[in-house]
Amino acid sequence: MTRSTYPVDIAIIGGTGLYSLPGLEVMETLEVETPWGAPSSPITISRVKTEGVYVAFIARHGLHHTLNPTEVPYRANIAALKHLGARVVLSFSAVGSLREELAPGHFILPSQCIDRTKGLRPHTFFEGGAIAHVGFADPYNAGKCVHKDKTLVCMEGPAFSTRAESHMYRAWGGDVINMSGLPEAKLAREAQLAYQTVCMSTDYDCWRQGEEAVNVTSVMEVMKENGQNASALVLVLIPALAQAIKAGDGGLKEVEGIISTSCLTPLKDIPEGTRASLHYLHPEHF
Ligand SMILES: CSC[C@H]1O[C@H](OP(=O)(O)O)[C@H](O)[C@@H]1O
Ligand SMILES: Nc1ncnc2[nH]cnc12
Repeated sequence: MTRSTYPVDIAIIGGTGLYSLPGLEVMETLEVETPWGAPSSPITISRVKTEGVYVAFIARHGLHHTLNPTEVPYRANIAALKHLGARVVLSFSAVGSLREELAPGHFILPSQCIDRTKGLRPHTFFEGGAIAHVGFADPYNAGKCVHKDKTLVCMEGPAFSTRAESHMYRAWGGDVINMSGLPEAKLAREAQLAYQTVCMSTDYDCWRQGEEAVNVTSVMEVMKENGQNASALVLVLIPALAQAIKAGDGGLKEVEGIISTSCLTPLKDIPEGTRASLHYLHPEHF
């Protein structure tokens, strides 16, 4: 069970094209093991001198992009960040746009999501004799942004959508699409972490008539610039997040303590192994 030498407050999960945070001074790099296995990458702990806060960073698909969206160890990632002390998670994701106005290069904060994953990814910490049902009606804990209150569709992948699917998601009210938004957001809620995904539009998927469909080359082309913008955005957001943590705002009031009202299984009836795993996540409760 790894601890950081530093008191971590904020966690950042980098997605496609964002494998490190160049603007931050790395203090240590941790190889972590959790009851749910090892996270996607070593976790770097960086100091933000001006704010006196420490930021943990994980590369979701591994440092060299070796994990596909189905293979990402979402539970280990969230559990490790929680165990290190994080209270707020900011996650970055390259997304396809399902709307004309969400052009490649734009950043979007979704407030809703539609789960189109296929049950292949472990998606809860509460199993094996400890059952909890957390509220997930409002999956994100956002602030303000140019494009907010949008709906993210999370598909299984790794192949991109067909044109028929892309049109269907638009008809459902989807605004952006990715492959790794879930179960990350659900697990963050179960870990009592305030969580927000920052979606970086890279393409128009394949719904536009007469236009070439999304492909990895075009995504990575746009991500070069998006990656730089994401790093800059992190530096701008850290003071606000640090402030929110101090004040107990930023969604913390909504998520901290929810396990005590969501867990149905009496402590005495939870098998010892399950309780030990959940203790890693919520030492105050299990
Ligand atoms: C290379 S495009 C598909 C890939 O990009 C997104 O990754 P992430 O969310 O980690 O930035 C999307 O979810 C897919 O995994
Ligand atoms: N069009 C798309 N579909 C799914 N995930 C994506 N990530 C980036 N673009 C995407």
